[in-house]
Amino acid sequence: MASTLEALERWVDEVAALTRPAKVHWCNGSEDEYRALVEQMLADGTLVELNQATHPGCYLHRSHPSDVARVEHLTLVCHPDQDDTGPNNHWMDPAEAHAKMDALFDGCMEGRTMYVIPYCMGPIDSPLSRCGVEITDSPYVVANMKIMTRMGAAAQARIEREGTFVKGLHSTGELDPERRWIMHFPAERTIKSYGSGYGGNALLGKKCHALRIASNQARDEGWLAEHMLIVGIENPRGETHYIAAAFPSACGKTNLAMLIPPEGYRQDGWKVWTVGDDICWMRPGADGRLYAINPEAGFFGVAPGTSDSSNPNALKSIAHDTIFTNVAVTADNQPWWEGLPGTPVTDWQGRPYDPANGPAAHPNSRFTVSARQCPTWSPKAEDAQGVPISAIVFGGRRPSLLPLVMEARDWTHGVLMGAAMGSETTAAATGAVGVLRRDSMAMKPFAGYHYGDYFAHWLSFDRPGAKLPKIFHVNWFRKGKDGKFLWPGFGDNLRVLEWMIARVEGKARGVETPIGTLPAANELKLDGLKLDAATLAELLAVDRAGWQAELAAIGEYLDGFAPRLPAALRAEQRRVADALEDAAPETAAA
Ligand SMILES: Nc1nc2c(ncn2[C@@H]2O[C@H](COP(=O)(O)OP(=O)(O)OP(=O)(O)O)[C@@H](O)[C@H]2O)c(=O)[nH]1
Ligand SMILES: O=C([O-])CC(=O)C(=O)O
Ligand SMILES: [Mn+2]
Repeated sequence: MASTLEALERWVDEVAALTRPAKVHWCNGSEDEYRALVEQMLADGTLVELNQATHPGCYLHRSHPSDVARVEHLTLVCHPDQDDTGPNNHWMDPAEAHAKMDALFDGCMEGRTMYVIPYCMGPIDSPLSRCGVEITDSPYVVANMKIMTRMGAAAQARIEREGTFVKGLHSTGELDPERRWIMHFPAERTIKSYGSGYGGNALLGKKCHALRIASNQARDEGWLAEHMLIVGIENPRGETHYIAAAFPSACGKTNLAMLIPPEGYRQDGWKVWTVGDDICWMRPGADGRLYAINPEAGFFGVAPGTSDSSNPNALKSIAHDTIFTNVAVTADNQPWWEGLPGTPVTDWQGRPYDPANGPAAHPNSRFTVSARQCPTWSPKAEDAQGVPISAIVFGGRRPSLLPLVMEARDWTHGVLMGAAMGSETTAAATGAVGVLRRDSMAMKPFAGYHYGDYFAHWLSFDRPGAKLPKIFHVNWFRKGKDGKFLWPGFGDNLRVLEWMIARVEGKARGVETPIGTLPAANELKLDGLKLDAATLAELLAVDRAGWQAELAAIGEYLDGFAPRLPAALRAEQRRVADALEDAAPETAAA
């Protein structure tokens, strides 16, 4: 449609008139274009070449030390009506927000190149995919968008055909934390981001489009845009169940999506297929099941802790053609972070490594890599129809109370489990780390509208004809009195996923408790694990007094979303609280 191209060109002209770049470059997404950008960034120091013998095609980017994570206090959702934004987001009047941003963008690209990036979130031919155009003055952003999205000519052709796209405008500006804003205008399907070059703030296809704007599109169009990994679990009979799991930032999505089965499982023929590690878009199919796509084409993963023992698939993926951000470097110029063998000589800021300065790699240092480089990348990840979801999993970092796994009795109870999620904060956002906060569906920083409406949207999927996935809650992060994790986690999490699949297939009875169905102790396959009976009992115990306090806190938290809180959700919280009243003081599932 010529008119869409004209609208796009008109917008690009308007932005150029405001930002006044020396040049405008329309990205076609080719390898030659990527190479040229890399050469230019190597020449001006934006990228540093890593050891090309050990890590061909790998480069390091060091960001400004004040610009290493998402900035939630500077991230705004500007609905025309403040009420639509909800207490879960920061708000500014859209007219005021545009004026503030346009003043910052005024002349900000002088002497620089302005890049126009057409991109598609999701397989290029999928009806579930959605397109956008990001305008940026950062070649680092272009290179990352090339890896993380389907970027360039094909996306532009789809945009011209489809007639709509999300508009994203970005400039790194002066990297001044006082002049930094990430603003969203859901009603206009528009994003404006200024003053940060960091992933979640600057790669606008990711959190800004695929979660904050897309959650609004999803509500309007009847689907879900979620902060979830998607993983396929293939059993020895060759049947694959797909599971979508929402964990907050830096709480294990990439790890679960690339899980390596424990030895015994591998011998039996279990396989794991990676479909996505961060974002999931899903909608009901004709058969009533939910079908999911991963809108991304790459991984922007947490580096620290990634090792041959924790996540060998990630390590293999990033052996070549990877952009590293804020990692340390060894004497022979290999990328390094805490958790890898060897020693760093240069820290993430480029200083000689000195433990007195803290970790060598920034705790939120990241790798950007094409998903195709992952050894377990699922062929189904490119499927236009998406994959059918058998189970939805919620989970967070909870050092106490929350059991290893529990299953919701029905959809409404599952939505309550998601809404009630809590987790200790991590280095993925600026601010204190290790503080317990509610993070409903792992979407606290990403739900682009009022949480009360969002919960109602979730509940609305339970309708006649729906064949909804079962909902579970997991906690890999329970700690013992010695402060150590009780559960080994990582590959061994498959033992818990197997139980979920058995539940989905009607092959495990479980034990019903007031908080949900837990595995009977003999239903988890634990051979080859050093886990004593007492620890297992602790992982599966239901502490009634602790849960009564938790339910009261959940009720209070939910009330914060009144009057938009769905009555059904509050009633569900009361139902669980009442069930606890009637229960014995300690219900050990084991
Ligand atoms: N104890 C324990 N830690 C885990 C487990 N899985 C992941 N982690 C830790 O979680 C952190 C990072 O998790 P990732 O998988 O990279 O996080 P993510 O959820 O993909 O995060 P974002 O990309 O920020 O959305 C690291 O510190 C890991 O060591 C687990 O099963 N047990
Ligand atoms: O968006 C980012 O910068 C990285 C990420 O996945 C998150 O923080 O959840
Ligand atoms: Mn994330």
